[in-house]
Parts: sequence; C-alpha cells; structure tokens
Amino acid sequence: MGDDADLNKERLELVLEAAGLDLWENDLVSGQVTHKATKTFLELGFTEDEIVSGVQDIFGLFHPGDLDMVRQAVADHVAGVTAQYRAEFRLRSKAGEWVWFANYGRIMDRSSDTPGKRLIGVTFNIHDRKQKEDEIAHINRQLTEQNKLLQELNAALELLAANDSLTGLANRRTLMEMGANECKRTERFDHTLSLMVVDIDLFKAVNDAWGHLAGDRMICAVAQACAARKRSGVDIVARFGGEEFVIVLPETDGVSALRVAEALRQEVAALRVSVNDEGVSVSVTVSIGVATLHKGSGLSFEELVNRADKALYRAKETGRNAVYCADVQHGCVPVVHMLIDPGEGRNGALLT
Ligand SMILES: Nc1nc2c(ncn2[C@@H]2O[C@H](COP(=O)(O)OP(=O)(O)OP(=O)(O)O)[C@@H](O)[C@H]2O)c(=O)[nH]1
Repeated sequence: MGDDADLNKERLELVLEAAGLDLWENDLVSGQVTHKATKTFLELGFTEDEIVSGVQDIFGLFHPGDLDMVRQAVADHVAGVTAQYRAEFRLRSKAGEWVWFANYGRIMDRSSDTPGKRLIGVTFNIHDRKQKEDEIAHINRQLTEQNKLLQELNAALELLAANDSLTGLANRRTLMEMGANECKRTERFDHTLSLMVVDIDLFKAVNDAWGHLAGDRMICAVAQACAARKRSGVDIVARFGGEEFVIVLPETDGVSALRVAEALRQEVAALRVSVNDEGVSVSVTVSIGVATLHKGSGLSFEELVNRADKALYRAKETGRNAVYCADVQHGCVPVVHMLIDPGEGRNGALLT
C-alpha cells in the first residue's frame, strides 16, 4: 500500500512537472498554507526559506488590481456558485516586477462541516501568454485607430474627388454622373427636369483689373448665391468650369426654372464682391441659359447641357445679365419668345 502511494505520488509529480503546474493546498478555515507552491515562489525569485505560510501573506503578493477578483473567485467556489476556482492574476516578484499566473483549484471537503479546510489547486505561469495578449490587444488598438484614420482619409478623398476645391460645390464629374441619373429618372417616371448654366459676365476683366484672387472671390460669391437656391437633397449645384456653374432642377418645368433663374440673376446683380482688403468692392452679373427635359425627348444629360449652353450664348450675345431658355420639346427651331417681363428686354427670353 505504501509503495502504491509512493508510486502514485511520483506519477503525480511527473505529470505536474511535465505540465508546468505547481501544486498547493490551503486551509481556508485556519488561513494556513498546508502545501506550498514552491516552484511559483522560486520563479518569483524567493528562496525556499522566504516562502510565506499564511494565506493572507500570499494575498499580500497579489496585484491590488487583481486581489478583489481573486477573493471573489474563491468565495464563489466556496459558496458552491462555481464548480472550480479559477483566476488569473499578477504576483509581485522579489525584485518588484509583476508576473502573470493562473490558478485552478477545488474545495476537497465540500461535504464536511467546515468546507474550505482543504482548497487544493495548481498554479501555472501565464506571463508569456498574457504579454502576447497585451501585444495583440495593442496591435488591435493600433489597427482600429489606423482603420478610423483610413476611413476619415477615404471620406476626405471622396469629398475632394466629388467637389470643387475652391467653392465646395459638386465638380463637373459629379455633375455629369448625377445629372445622367436624373435624366434616367425623367424617362422612367415622366418627371420634368430643368437645368441652368450660369456664367459670370466679363469675368476676365475682373481678373485683369484686380488679380486672380479677386476673381476667385467673385467665383465664390456667385457659387454661394447658386448654392443658396438649392433645394436640399433635390437640386444639384455644380461648378462646371472656370466661372461657369450648372444647376440641375429635378421636377421643375421650364417656366418655374426661368423664374428661379431670373431670381438668381437679380440676386447676383445686387451683390457687391470685395476685391481687395482695402474695402474695394465691385458689382457682378451673370448670364443664364435654361433648358428643360421631358420624357421621350431622348436627350442625354450632355445634350441638355449643350442646349442650355446655347441659350446662355444667346444671353451673352444680347448684352449679358440675362436669362434665356432653350425649349427642348420643340427642338432647335430658332424662334425667340419673350416669356417673362418683356419690358426689361434682357430677361426671360425663350429660345427654341
Ligand atoms: N480667378 C480665376 N479665374 C479663372 C478661373 N478659371 C478660369 N478663370 C478665368 O476666367 C476667364 C474667363 O474669361 P472668358 O471666357 O473670356 O469670359 P468672360 O470674360 O467672363 O466673358 P463673357 O463670358 O463673354 O462674359 C479667363 O480669363 C480664365 O483665365 C479661376 O478658377 N479663378
């Protein structure tokens, strides 16, 4: 029998050693360590003589941030809440460094009057694993931050790719894409679509007289006036080229578009644009060409822009600061009707 016990003890020691486990036993009732976790203490840099023999003394080696969790894990197991006692924690080495260990244990006398007299378990070093977990967590945090940065960069790039950098309006590429979609909607749902091409009059003279910066200010001022007309989520306001803008007005017939264009023309004509920092400001006017698309016209968005452009040229030819309309329904018949306020002579001309 004694031989068997010795053999079993040897076998157990071999298994524990091979698995890197350190056996311990605590008497929770007396608070005494009844089998010391020698290997663990040696790993922590203590000598065998320095190994403490009170459970509270061992708790004194625990990291303050882990202690409550460990106590709770023991209490839960003693109370029968958990089938095993498990905990991961840091112990202070003799040199003062924190080393990660794990405990796995069980009350062996649960059915006795004083359960907790024999809490037996093993301790094993998990420092490398924890360090790797920390490294992975650190890398994950970095990746998350980098992803966030990439998303922000992508959003900024998308904005740059879609918008004009001077005015912030949609750029020509965005206009052509969105405009083509609006044309498809017109065909499919029989919605009337109007479009204006807005061009600053005699803009070169502003550049020549006051410099390009002043020209840029004028472009921005007119861009703002165009954007102010925009029905949010409906209209498209774009910078088409240098001093030329396009406004797409879905669900808008020719007469309504002419009214919008005329209001914009008047609003711009009332503007004063500051051309230097000395307080000098100049007036500005625009010529506007309007074209309207109806279902069945078969026109592409580009063709619609060209029509509005032709009306714009007419406005320029007749003296500028004017609104002209190309009636798409009737093709390119060169007939001019005065549509709005014929008394003024310049505005609201219908060009077919
Ligand atoms: N400041 C500035 N000027 C620009 C920009 N893009 C184009 N231009 C200038 O705009 C001027 C356009 O001149 P024109 O096409 O002759 O037109 P205009 O002087 O407005 O004459 P009309 O259109 O006939 O009334 C050119 O001198 C371009 O160099 C820009 O982004 N900023």
